[in-house]
Amino acid sequence: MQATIEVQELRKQFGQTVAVDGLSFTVRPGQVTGFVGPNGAGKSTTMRMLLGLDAPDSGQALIGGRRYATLRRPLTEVGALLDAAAVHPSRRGRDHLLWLAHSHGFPSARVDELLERVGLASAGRRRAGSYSLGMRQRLGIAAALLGDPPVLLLDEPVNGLDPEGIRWIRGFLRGLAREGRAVLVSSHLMSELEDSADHLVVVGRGRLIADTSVAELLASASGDRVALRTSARTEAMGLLAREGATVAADGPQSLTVSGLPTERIVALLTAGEVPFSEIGAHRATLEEAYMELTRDAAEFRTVEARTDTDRDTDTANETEEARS
Ligand SMILES: Nc1ncnc2c1ncn2[C@@H]1O[C@H](COP(=O)(O)OP(=O)(O)OP(=O)(O)O)[C@@H](O)[C@H]1O
Repeated sequence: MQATIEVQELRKQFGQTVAVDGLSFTVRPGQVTGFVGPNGAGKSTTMRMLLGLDAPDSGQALIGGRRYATLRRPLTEVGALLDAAAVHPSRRGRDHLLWLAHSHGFPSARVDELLERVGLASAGRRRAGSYSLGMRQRLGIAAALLGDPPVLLLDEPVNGLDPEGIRWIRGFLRGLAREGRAVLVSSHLMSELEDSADHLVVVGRGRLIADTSVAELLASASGDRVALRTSARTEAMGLLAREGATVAADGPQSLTVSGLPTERIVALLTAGEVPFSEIGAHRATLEEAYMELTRDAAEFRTVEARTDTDRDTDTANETEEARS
């Protein structure tokens, strides 16, 4: 089987809500692909359609070129973590996996091997009800890996993890991709995918906003900007702006400058006797790149995400209308 996930012109509506709206993308083997978008963007619905749990209104959701319902041995073809809480609390972690393993003819040794691999070897005989969210995520990942599938779908696996858990899962996901698997990981926070995703599929309101490698996204967001530190921020901003640069203050002593090369900035500040240090090419963070990417996508903004400025403007407009 090819280790791929293909979504083609996928659409799903619940009543008046269009959850997925003509979405197309491909997840390739050997990579961690981040599936990013705010709450309600349609990520879980897309994953559910890939796993045959929701039926598309139109379009296709394929694992290794086939619909889930037609897979002969699903656990050996795709592993999924949709809801880490979906484990019976009185069942021991190891028993939960044994039940799943035996129902598919996998040996008990496979369960112990996986408990070891996800760091639950010593907790396997404890009841799942006593597990932290992080431990349940690990148990869910072990369940997804039981059949050694080439394709993995993980819905918000970082959610609720502590910093140690986040570090663990990032390394673990990279390891799964290095083994040649296609790994699709959803998150509503771009920062959660920092250091683990190679590729990103960004969605908003059920539609595709970007399908890009992380490296390309960061390079385009970093642009030709230069970052520097200065104890004379106002003077530096005025001087560089007069020379045609666009200058943004990132902090009390840090500026990001675009429109002028580093050498010219150094020459101008030196000639103007404006103190500065730590000057160099600006490297955008994934979060900055994400903000830039979604800035112009008006339909991407949710009602909750509206700023106070919007509300103030609306109120001002309403007051104006009331007056006239
Ligand atoms: N079974 C359902 N019935 C009605 N509406 C639904 C159903 N499932 C999802 N929706 C709606 O579809 C939209 C997309 O939801 P979905 O859960 O796929 O988004 P998401 O990107 O996974 O968000 P989250 O991070 O909150 O899970 C939302 O408006 C949601 O309320």
